[in-house]
Formats: sequence, C-alpha cells, structure tokens
Amino acid sequence: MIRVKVPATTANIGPGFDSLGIALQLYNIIEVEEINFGLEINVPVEDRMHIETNEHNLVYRAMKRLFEVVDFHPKGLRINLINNIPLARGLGSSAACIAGGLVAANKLLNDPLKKEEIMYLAATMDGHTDNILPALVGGLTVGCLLENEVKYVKMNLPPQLKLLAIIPDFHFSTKKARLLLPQNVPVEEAVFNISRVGLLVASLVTAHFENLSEATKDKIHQPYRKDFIPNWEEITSKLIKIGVKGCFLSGSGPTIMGILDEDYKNIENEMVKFLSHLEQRYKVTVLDVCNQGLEVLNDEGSNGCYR
Ligand SMILES: Nc1ncnc2c1ncn2[C@@H]1O[C@H](COP(=O)(O)OP(=O)(O)OP(=O)(O)O)[C@@H](O)[C@H]1O
Ligand SMILES: N[C@@H](CCO)C(=O)O
Repeated sequence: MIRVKVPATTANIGPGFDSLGIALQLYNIIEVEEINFGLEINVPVEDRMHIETNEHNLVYRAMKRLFEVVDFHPKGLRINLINNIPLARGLGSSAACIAGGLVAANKLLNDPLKKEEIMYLAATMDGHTDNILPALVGGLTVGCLLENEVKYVKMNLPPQLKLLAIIPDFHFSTKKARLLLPQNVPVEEAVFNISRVGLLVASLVTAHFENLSEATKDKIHQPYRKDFIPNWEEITSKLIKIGVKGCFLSGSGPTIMGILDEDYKNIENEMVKFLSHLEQRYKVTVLDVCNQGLEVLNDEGSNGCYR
C-alpha cells in the first residue's frame, strides 16, 4: 500500500494570479494499491454526494495519466481517500488530488518518472502551477508552465506567519470562477499587479509584513469574482480594521484569507464574533504554512518529503 499526505494550498495571494501559492498545514491522505481486478474508490460518507467513485474520480484520473505515460496497465486499483481539505473552496482540493494521485502512481511503480516530470504532468492537468507547486514542494512557490517544463522557485516562510481562512459553507468551482474573468487586461492594471507581486514575495520572505496590506491588492481577478463572494466588502474591511497584515481571495474562492503574525488569537476571536451576525455560515480556522509539501508515508510516519 502506498500512502501520501498532501497539503492544502492557497493560490494567487492577491496579485499573483496563476503564479503564486502557499502550502498549508491541512492535509488529505491518499492510499493506493494494485488489486486483482476492477476499480475500488473509498471516500468518506460525507463526501459521497460530491466525489465520483468511478473512472471520473480526479485522483484516479491523475494516476491513469501517469500509467499512460509509462505504458503500465494495472490489473485493478484500490484508492482510499481521507479528506480534510474542503472541496471547491479555493484551498487547492483539486491540486491535492492531481499531485497526490501522480506521486502515488509513480511510487507504486518504483518512481519511473523524475520529480520535474511529475510537476509538468501535474501542472498541465491543472492548467496552472499556483496550487500544484506548493502542494508538491511546500512553502511559498513562484512558478510558470512552459511548453515542456515548469520553472519555479520554492521559498520557506517566516514561522510566525499564519493564515486565517474564512471558509463559507458553499462550493465555488474554479471552472465557474474563471468564466467570470475578462479576456483582456488593460496595461495599467497589469502594471498595478506586477509592481505588487514583487513587493509581496519580497515582503513575505523577509517578514516585512507592514507592506502586505498594499502588496496583496489585485486588479486582475478579485474585482470580477468578489460579487459572488457573500459579504466580501464587509469581511475584508473588518479584517484590515482589526489588524490582519493583508487579505485576499484564496485561489478562485470562495474562501477569504487573512495574513497574520504571532498575535492572532484576538483577531480570530473577533472575526468569529463578527461573522456570527451574518446570514452566510462560515468556518474560521488559523492555518500554519507547510514548508515541506507532499510526503510519502510509511508505517512509522513520513518516508521523506517530495524534494
Ligand atoms: N478529495 C477529492 N477526491 C476526488 N475529487 C476531488 C477531491 N477534492 C476535489 N475534487 C474534485 O475537484 C473539484 C474541485 O476543484 P476546484 O478546482 O473547483 O476547487 P479547488 O481545487 O478546491 O479550488 P482552488 O483551485 O481555487 O484552490 C471537485 O468538484 C471534485 O471534482
Ligand atoms: N489561479 C487559479 C487558482 C484556482 O485554481 C484561479 O484563480 O483561477
């Protein structure tokens, strides 16, 4: 049995659309083994309404993609999914399936593909690198998908940095959220984002958190998605007022993310109180950054990170 532990991710971080991502200490576990025949996919009862348990399952599709590349034909497969990453909330649930499925399939066959090849397959399946890279290698990643490869840099983040996730109780698929975006971006808006994305990466890595309220601003995707996020204006204004360092739409939403440092307990409590007065239901959770990324587990625990 192969077992992988794959982190949730938050992508875009405001201006870094389709490029920046951070891995979070919230994990799905994927277990796979070859069986004599058929396809058996086991998912938690509460997810059965939303997750396919046939050949359309995303973890299975990722595994199948790798099997095609290396021309392997399993007799049958058993896949057990232990899910903690909420589905379709902008926390990288689909990237976790793709990254985890590919690595699990590769391990099952004793690693025929190199890390770079897995990364490229994963990024082409997801369409961009911003969730895939941190899911695989952890930390803060900057990356881009080229014709035949992925170029990226992974950075560790200061340990005092935490993320406050405000997760509404509804699904918002990336596919739908991308249809809201315009086809073209005016130069001034591109320049607005480019100047902030550099400031953002440098400020995060060097713990210049005082820059983050400006550096997380975005003109490329949030303005077009925010009307579909209940209470966006109230929540983001409140977050800044009570002292988060910066806030942004996590991935394609609907989760809203605040950046915190060590003094976070009051902010978390105040936000829970504030949200309890709204009609929409939210879950609030403070997440640490996962600096190590996907891990392959053995019976004693970790069998090494995916480096
Ligand atoms: N654990 C899982 N097992 C199988 N399929 C899953 C699982 N988690 C997510 N999926 C698939 O991925 C879809 C959600 O992907 P989507 O890209 O819309 O959201 P997300 O990845 O959570 O958000 P984002 O990409 O903005 O972070 C689900 O509808 C489902 O088809
Ligand atoms: N960069 C992607 C993240 C979701 O996969 C988007 O915002 O659509």
